[in-house]
This record gives sequence, structure tokens and C-alpha cells, in this order.
Amino acid sequence: MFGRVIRSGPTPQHVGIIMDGNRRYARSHKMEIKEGHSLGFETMANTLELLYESGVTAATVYAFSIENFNRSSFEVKWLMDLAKAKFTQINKNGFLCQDYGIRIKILGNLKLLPPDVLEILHETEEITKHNTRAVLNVCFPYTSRDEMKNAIKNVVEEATRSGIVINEKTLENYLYTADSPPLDLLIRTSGTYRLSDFLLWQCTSPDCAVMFVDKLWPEFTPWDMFKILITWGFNKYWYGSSSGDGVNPMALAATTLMNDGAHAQEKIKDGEDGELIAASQIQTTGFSRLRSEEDDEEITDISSRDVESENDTITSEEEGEPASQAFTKGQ
Ligand SMILES: CC(C)=CCC/C(C)=C/CC/C(C)=C/COP(=O)(O)OP(=O)(O)O
Repeated sequence: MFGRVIRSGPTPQHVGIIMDGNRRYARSHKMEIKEGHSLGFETMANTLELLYESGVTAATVYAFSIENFNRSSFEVKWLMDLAKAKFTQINKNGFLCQDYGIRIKILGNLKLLPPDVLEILHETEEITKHNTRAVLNVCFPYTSRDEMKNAIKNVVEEATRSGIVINEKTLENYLYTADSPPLDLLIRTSGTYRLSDFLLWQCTSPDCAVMFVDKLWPEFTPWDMFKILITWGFNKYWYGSSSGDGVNPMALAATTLMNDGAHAQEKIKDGEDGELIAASQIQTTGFSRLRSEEDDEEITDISSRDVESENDTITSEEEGEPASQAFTKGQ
């Protein structure tokens, strides 16, 4: 139903998502970190379903940054196990790929992946390669700087071989996203105003809107996605630009709708000591989250305090067993 409403107006063709906040969500709900990531996968599935229903033809998700290899070995293993479990399910059951004709592509520096993970991901790409209605780019493991370095290396090699001219257009052809339409919308959750080395080249496209959402990724719902798409559509319709420079009453109304009443207060308690770590006030003109120093860590970083506290909780988990039950949609 949401999808049909969105499809009746302008729809972004390519949406990128920084799915941030799984660990904070897990901590604030006294869960294991890996459960937070598992819930994050479920949120990703629900969000993608709405995007494809709405007519989006390309979605690019930041599933693992190259910098994430600096996290604790436990967490890296959980994320790898999660990927293996989920993509194995996709290979067996098809997930949304058959329903929506989605081709899955894995973007990033694939040689950094363990061979068993790489094998499953390659199988997913192989199984879905004939789907042509839409694409899902899973960035795993990825950073923009690495993508650009790779593109420069390849374009220089090609120029040496064939004499092609190196300019922005030719360089762009060597980005991982070369086959996808220009990026129209970039979303980041968790109230953090950074791009964390994600789609830095692509988000400079003149029509690309960047939206920061003051919710942790597992809290993000299809309704939130719907409101963002409506706002994007209003901006596109009224200004001819989705980035919405200037203020239009209709767009403001849509943004207000998006913020669920504008003054929602949220408090998140941290783990055992009950210390207040975050309070947010959602504003009509943007999103802000008052953050503790702990929250201010880069998406890709992990502090020694995190490693210690996560290692404490890990001992109570079944090591290597991802909480992978969540992703059984479409079966
Ligand atoms: C295999 C696959 C496609 C997985 C999708 C699951 C998913 C949403 C992964 C995102 C992982 C990640 C490193 C998020 C970033 O911050 P953070 O959420 O770790 O934590 P923060 O609260 O510390 O910002």
C-alpha cells in the first residue's frame, strides 16, 4: 500500500543507506551485540521491500566498512557469520530477489573477505545475475576512498593500454556503482551527521538529497522510510530538486509529518550502570541527538572500552552461532 502511494509521485531511482546504530540499540536493550546486528538485517529487509515496492531500481547498503576489521575479532566473526547465514538462505530461498527481480551485487574490496564468505557471496551474485528489474548493492567490505583508489588504478591502467582520456566521466565508469543510476537519496540513521566514507563521489550528484534520521537502525521502520520518500517526492515535485533548497509549505508539512510531531523526546539508558547516554529531540528542520563521548565514535571505530565490555558479554554467547532466525521473509 505504501509503495503504491509513493509510486504515484516522483520516486528516487537509487537510494544509499548507512545502517548505523545496531550496537547502541543492543546495549540499550541489554542484548548481545550480535542480536543488534541481526535485528539490523531484519530492518534492512523490511526497508528494502518498501523501496523496491515504491519503484526504486537500485539500493546500496553499507553492510561492512573496511575499517570494521578493526573491531573486536568476535564482532567481525559475528558479522561474517551473519552474512554467511543470510546469504545462504537467500541462495536457497530467493528472498525478495525473485519477487522483485533483484540482482545482488557485492561491492568493495572482496579480497579482504574470508574465502568461505566470498564463495557464498559469489554464489548469490551468480544466482541473481539474470534479474533485471532492480539491483541491491551490498557494500561488504567497502570504503569510498578504497573505491576511488581502485578506480584510479584501473583507469590509469586502461589509459596506458588504450589511450582513453582520464576525466570525471571515465573515472566514474570504474567506480563500483558504475552500472547503477545516479544516487538520488542517501540516508543515515542514528543521529550522526557524518558520511563515514560511504558513496562520497556518488552523493555529490546535483540531485542527491542527504537525510539524517535520529533513530537507531533497528528502530527504523517502513513508516520512517515512507515519510522520507514522501519528503523526497515533495521536494522533487515542488522544486524540481530532491535536495529541497528553499522552504515550501508542502515540503515543510511533509517534513513535520516525517518527524512524528516534532518534539519526541527519547532517552536511552546504557547497560548496567544506568547512565544516561543519549537524549534526542527531533526537529522539523533536521535531526539531532545529544550524544555522549562514547556515541561520538566513528561508525567504523571501536574504543578499547567497547572491546572490553563486548568481550565480557561474548562469553555468555554461543560463539560463532549467528542469531539468524530473523531473516526468513519471503520463504
Ligand atoms: C550481512 C549483512 C548484509 C548485514 C546487514 C546487517 C547490518 C545492518 C550491518 C551493519 C553493520 C555495521 C557495521 C553497522 C554500523 O554501526 P553499528 O550498528 O555497529 O553500531 P553503533 O551503534 O556502534 O553505531
